[in-house]
Amino acid sequence: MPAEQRIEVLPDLESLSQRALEITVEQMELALAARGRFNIVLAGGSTPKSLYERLSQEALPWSAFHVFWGDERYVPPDHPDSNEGMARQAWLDHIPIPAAQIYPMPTFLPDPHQAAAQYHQELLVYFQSLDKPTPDFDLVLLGMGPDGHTASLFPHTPALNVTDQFVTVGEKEGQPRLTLTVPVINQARCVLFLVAGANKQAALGQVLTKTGDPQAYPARLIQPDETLIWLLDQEAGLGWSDE
Ligand SMILES: O=C1O[C@H](COP(=O)(O)O)[C@@H](O)[C@H](O)[C@H]1O
Repeated sequence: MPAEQRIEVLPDLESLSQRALEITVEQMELALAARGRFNIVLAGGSTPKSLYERLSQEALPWSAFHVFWGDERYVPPDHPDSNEGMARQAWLDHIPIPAAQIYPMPTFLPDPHQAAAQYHQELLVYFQSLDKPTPDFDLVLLGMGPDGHTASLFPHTPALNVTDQFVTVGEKEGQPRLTLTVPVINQARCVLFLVAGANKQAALGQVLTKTGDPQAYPARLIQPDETLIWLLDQEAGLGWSDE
C-alpha cells in the first residue's frame, strides 16, 4: 500500500500532459535536493508523447538526468514502434542530456532473453555505483493499455511473476518485449500513471476498485511503498476522483 496515493482527472490529454510535466519537475527537484541526480524511467506507447514534447521545451538541469526505459518492443530504435525512438524524437534529441546518461534497452542483441539479462546487469552496475543493491528510481512513468497491461506486463503472462530479475521478457501476440519487473517498479519513489481514452475505462474500473484479478489486470500489481499517482483524462477517468 503506497504511503501516498491519488487520482487526478484532467479534462483532456493536453492538460493531463501539462500536469505530468509539473509532477515530473516536482519529483526532479526532490531528487536533486536529496541526491543530486534524477533517475527517471520512461513509458512507451502513445500517451506520454505530449509530455515528452513539453519536456523538450523546458530549460531543466539536464546534466543531472539519468534516463531509463520501463519497457521496449523488440525493434531497432528507428522503427516506428520503438519506445526509445519515440522518446528521442519527441524529447531527448532536443536537449543536452549527456549521451552516456541515456540507457536504452539493448534491442540490438539477437536474443531478447540475453537483452533482458544485459539490461538487468546495466541497472545492477549503475545502482551499485550509487551504493544501492537494487534499483530505486526517483520517478517511473507508466501507461496502461485497454487490457490493463502496464509497461510490457501483459495479462496472464509469466513476466508478471518474475521477482529475481530487474528486467524480463514480456510478450504481446507472440512478439517479445523487454520490461522492468514488478518489484523494481514498486521500489521507485514515485510511480506516475498517464492514462487517456475511453477504451481504458473498463480496465481502470478493475484496477482502481481493487476488485480485479492482478493477473488479469497487471496494473493492479503496481503498489510502490511511497507515492502512486494516477493522471486520467476525462474520457478514461469518467467517475474517478479521490477528492
Ligand atoms: O504497449 C504499450 O502500451 C502501454 C500503454 O500505451 P498507450 O499507447 O495506451 O499509452 C505503455 O504503457 C507501454 O509502455 C507500451 O509499450
